[in-house]
Amino acid sequence: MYEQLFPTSIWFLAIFAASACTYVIYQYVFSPLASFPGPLAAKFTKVWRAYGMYKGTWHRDIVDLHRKYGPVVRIGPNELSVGDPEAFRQIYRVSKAFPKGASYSVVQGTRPFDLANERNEKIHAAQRRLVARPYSMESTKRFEPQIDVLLDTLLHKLDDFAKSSQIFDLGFWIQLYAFDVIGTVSFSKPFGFISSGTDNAIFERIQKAMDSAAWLMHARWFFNLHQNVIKPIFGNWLALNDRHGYFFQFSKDEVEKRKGKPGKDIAGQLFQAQAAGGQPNDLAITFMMTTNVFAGSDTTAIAMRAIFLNLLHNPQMLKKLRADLQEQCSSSSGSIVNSSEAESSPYLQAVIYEGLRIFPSVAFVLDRDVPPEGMTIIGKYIPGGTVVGTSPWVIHRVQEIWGADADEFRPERWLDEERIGELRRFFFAFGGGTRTCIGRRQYQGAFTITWLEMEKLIAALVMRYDFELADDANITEKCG
Ligand code: HEM
Repeated sequence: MYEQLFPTSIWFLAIFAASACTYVIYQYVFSPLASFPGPLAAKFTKVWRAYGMYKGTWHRDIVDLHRKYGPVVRIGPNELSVGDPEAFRQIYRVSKAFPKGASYSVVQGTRPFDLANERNEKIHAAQRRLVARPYSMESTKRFEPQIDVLLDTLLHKLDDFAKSSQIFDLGFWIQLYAFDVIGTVSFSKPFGFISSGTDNAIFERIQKAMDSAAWLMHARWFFNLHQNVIKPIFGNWLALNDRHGYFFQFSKDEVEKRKGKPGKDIAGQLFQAQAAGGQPNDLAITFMMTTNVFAGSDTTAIAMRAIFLNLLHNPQMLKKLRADLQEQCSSSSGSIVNSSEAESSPYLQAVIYEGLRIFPSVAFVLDRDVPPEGMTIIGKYIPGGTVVGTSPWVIHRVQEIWGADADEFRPERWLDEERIGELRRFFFAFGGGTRTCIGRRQYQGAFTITWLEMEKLIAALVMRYDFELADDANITEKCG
């Protein structure tokens, strides 16, 4: 009888409208996250966050949102961005770590060995134990002579620009250097980018893959639809697939060429471990090398470019850095400063920390799942299963930690002996807890790959050249 009154389509519409209203009322009024402020659309749909990432301005937008809404912002129906220092320390603690959120599974795809994106903490811990040694401080020291060779080649190239006072894109050459360093430490073989002066369009490829990962991490349903339906019929439309396609193949070729040859590079050391104990297998080594190329080159290049840009905007700091380097690095021959001298320049160390604080290379919110027992943030209970996380851009600009000048590039803040311990606790450029970057800075004079390559490059360039920003310099910021 009801069907006679209204056609079936009207019934469908009515049921859809009632369900939508119930969902909206639930999210707005009854959800455990209802009391947290945030943009209206974010309360109802994950599309808001995916679009926010797609735009490429997330790094600035998320800071503005915290300035508008306060220390905790609702950025999805079940997701909170956290800028509260206490909650931050709980989320990224080392013991009983919060596991990575579901957004990482998009980047992991079907890879059984993916250190950066593995969500299971036990599997991650076992995999990290297998591969950690070649990334340690002791191993990294062995790479220094090879990095010196690369630096020497770079300086010869840049000398040509300097001699003719030619305007050039320093950022581009920094990228070439960062990629060649990864080739050298991974396979004892630079990719030849510095010597050829070209990247074979690989930067653009990585950037497109990163851009696409950034929004797809929050549109899993679309990613799965693409992988299972669209791709088999119409072919690949997503640049993210380059991570498992082009970059995996790139690394596989290098790993195959590398196998069976002696050498203390990372691949070589992993093969040695394999010979001794059967693990990691060839596939795991290839996955690790893909991560090196994908996660280790662009990140370091962004950091070094940001440091130079800030120095160029602050010529008095550039001058101070040069003076400090000249004093501390007197025994290094020519411009290539050895790492122990670079480590002893307090101002150089402060400049690097500050560059990574003010412009962290990784800008997205590092999602973690709240464990089943829940947690409390600013006095409010958050149930297990909620996704919480912090972006380095947010925690690095909290005035309660960094002071009223948190938005300014001021390396001197890292020279304050009384405050340095506290500042380092909130230094999040390399992530935190059990999932800190494997190529990161360690404390008390120890360094790993990324710090070594940065301090050597910055010291060499600052000691050898005078720089200034070109009048028509085209500086763009895009975050992926
Ligand atoms: C300035 C340079 C770098 C920055 C800013 C950086 C940043 C980060 C951040 C923020 C994370 C944690 C991501 C998360 O929790 O989701 C991470 C993890 C990681 N990074 Fe880096 N990274 C840098 C250089 C490198 C280099 C040079 C390598 C390799 C040679 C590398 C390899 C990795 C790996 C394998 C992980 C995953 C670690 C794990 O979960 O156990 N990164 N990095």
